[in-house]
Amino acid sequence: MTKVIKNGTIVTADLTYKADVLIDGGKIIEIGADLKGDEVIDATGCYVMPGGIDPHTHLEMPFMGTYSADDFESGTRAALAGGTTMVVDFALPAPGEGLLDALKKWDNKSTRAHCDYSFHMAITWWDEQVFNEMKTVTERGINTFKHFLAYKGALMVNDDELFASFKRCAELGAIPLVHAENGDVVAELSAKLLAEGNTGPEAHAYSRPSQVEGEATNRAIMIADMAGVPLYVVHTSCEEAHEAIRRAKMTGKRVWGEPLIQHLVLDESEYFNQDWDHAARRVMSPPFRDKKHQDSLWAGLASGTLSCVATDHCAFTTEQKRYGVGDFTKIPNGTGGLEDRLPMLWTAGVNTGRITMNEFVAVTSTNIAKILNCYPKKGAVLVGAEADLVVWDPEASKVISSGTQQSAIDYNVFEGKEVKGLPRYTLSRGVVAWDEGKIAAPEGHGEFVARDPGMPVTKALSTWKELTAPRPVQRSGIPATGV
Ligand SMILES: NC(=O)NCCC(=O)O
Ligand SMILES: [Zn+2]
Ligand SMILES: [Zn+2]
Repeated sequence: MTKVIKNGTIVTADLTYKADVLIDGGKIIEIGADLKGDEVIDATGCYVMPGGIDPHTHLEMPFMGTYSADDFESGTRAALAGGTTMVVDFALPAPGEGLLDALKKWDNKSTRAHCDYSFHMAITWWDEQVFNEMKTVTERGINTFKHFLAYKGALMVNDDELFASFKRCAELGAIPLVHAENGDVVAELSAKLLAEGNTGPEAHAYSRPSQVEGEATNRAIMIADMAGVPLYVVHTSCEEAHEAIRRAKMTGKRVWGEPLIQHLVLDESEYFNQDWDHAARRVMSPPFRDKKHQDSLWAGLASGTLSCVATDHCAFTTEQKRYGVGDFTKIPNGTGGLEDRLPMLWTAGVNTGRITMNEFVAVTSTNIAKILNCYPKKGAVLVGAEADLVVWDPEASKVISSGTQQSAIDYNVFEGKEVKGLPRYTLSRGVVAWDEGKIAAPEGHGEFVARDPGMPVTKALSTWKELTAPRPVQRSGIPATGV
């Protein structure tokens, strides 16, 4: 049975044009005028765009003594409701746990997904087993490995481990990701703040100034360069980190930065709210920053020095956040955003003229699919691509409210914000999965998206590094030793 999306305007990362889209067997089979299909999806007044890809989520993740509250069921429901058709979640081995054991857990959890998903693998410790299992992980279709430079005593890796893992990524043709905050400095600042009686959620922000992010971003970039591997920097939140990425790009290094929708639209004043719960609900790492940093991130998206917009969706209930009453270091770090990323970015970015519609598609979908190596299967409106599409109504609006959201938590960090621009339909491999306000794809509809290593950019960088590697100077004569 074929489906046709009629009367819409297609918006991709580089083109805007009127055409119908014909779908069969979960794929786009034709794009053109006056197409006919067994079922018609009306896109009058709407844009037809590639479904969003969120490259950074933590669903049902064990973290800080608890589990993030949205699992693959509620998390992917939230994704579809917001026009996102694929999430990339982090398989997270506990320190000492094998990568393949962690992967089994993520395989089990993800069977409940409503939309497609893929995994990054986290490197939380280092030895020969990890080194060996990284290869098996890439053979399973995971070509990205995440490293935490923060969370000392838990997930943090040291520079020697980072360098070893980056070199292994280079050998495997994989891309390392980094959470760039200096964990040693954060630990010391946190202890000092607590000792001085700074116990509230605002101290979380004091403990993680932008310098800790700028330093760690630059360090990770330089270590990646020495290891001969590209680098993807997650949740880039400040000018110092953006500056390091910009500088690296301008000197030919292959580095990508990923701002979060939260950092683009929410600022540090949230932490000074009189209500402890309000502030604690917004505790995440890196913390929200001031307008100067936000302007830098927006400029990065417009200029292309920053590449993707993610959510880092890692949602905790108010009850979970209260583990940290009296000690801000025990507030589980993380916020939600899966349902809100596209509407918020459209509202704050496209409707204001900060970015174009095509740039919107690039940073929410196409760039991500290209970097993670699943383009044009995902992230494209092209014949042969999977029909992961969003029919976007630029006139539809709503006020964000936890009362009507899909996420399992009891609040929303964007509560009360009005968004204009919403999905009318979200299609997942041709199935209408969000149908005018209702979830229509069943639990378990989502499939794993395998992503091979050896992308063109990793190959190009290896070639360049091999060509420019240090070599002994061939000398015609060598002086005798002095003895
Ligand atoms: N970002 C955050 O605060 N929580 C999720 C884990 C991480 O990405 O650091
Ligand atoms: Zn992180
Ligand atoms: Zn994260």
